[in-house]
Amino acid sequence: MAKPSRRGVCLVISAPSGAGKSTIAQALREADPTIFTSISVTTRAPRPGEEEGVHYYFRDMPTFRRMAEAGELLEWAEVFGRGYGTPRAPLEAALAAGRDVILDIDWQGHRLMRQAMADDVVGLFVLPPSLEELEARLRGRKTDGDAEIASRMKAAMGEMSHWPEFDYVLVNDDLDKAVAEARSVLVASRLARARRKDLEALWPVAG
Ligand SMILES: Nc1nc2c(ncn2[C@@H]2O[C@H](COP(=O)(O)OP(=O)(O)O)[C@@H](O)[C@H]2O)c(=O)[nH]1
Ligand SMILES: Nc1ncnc2c1ncn2[C@@H]1O[C@H](COP(=O)(O)OP(=O)(O)O)[C@@H](O)[C@H]1O
Repeated sequence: MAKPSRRGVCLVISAPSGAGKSTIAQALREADPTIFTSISVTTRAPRPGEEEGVHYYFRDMPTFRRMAEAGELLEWAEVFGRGYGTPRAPLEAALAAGRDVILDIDWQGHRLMRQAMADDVVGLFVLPPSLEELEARLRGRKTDGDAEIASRMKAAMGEMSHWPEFDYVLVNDDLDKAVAEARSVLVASRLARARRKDLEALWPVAG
């Protein structure tokens, strides 16, 4: 296969549960099907409608631990008492093939990804317009019971306090605007000078 002209961008999107990161990521992928979605491994149970290998790879804790110990996960973290991790091989292959990758992971995963692949990672944090709206979205999604929603709301302030660690931050009030902003982040990241090594062979570079 011909060498791609540039390496892909690894866009890490984090947000408190319910702020809309999966919805935004989905809209970016629909607009550009060449984007590769990293599918995480989790020890949590599938929600109704979630499919193995589409939303997550659902594994039991011993299997998850074995994968982490074998180095098959680029990063992994415990969120809401469950294991979540990013499979290494598909993500590395996609970036090397010049495909941009979107990761929907938490702030701990963002930190670890920065350590693992500093040159590739761009961090985008999604804030909700208010705590009331965050709770309304969690309820409106109808995927979690009262106890699960309470646990996510309790974790939300802690999760949100990490927004300054990210390169870009947006408030997901109007969804179309938020998607347009996230798309701008991806496009700007693709064009960033540091990522255009391919142009050095074509155009002069001042010494
Ligand atoms: N570090 C890390 N976090 C993940 C990964 N996959 C999902 N998460 C995070 O785990 C949290 C819970 O995800 P999920 O159970 O799907 O709930 P949701 O965010 O409410 O849809 C979210 O903050 C995700 O971003 C992963 O591979 N690594
Ligand atoms: N800008 C928005 N305005 C209103 N509802 C939204 C907006 N963005 C997302 N939602 C809805 O809020 C709920 C939570 O969004 P989701 O993408 O699942 O959040 P996350 O992946 O961050 O947990 C979903 O029902 C989604 O349709």
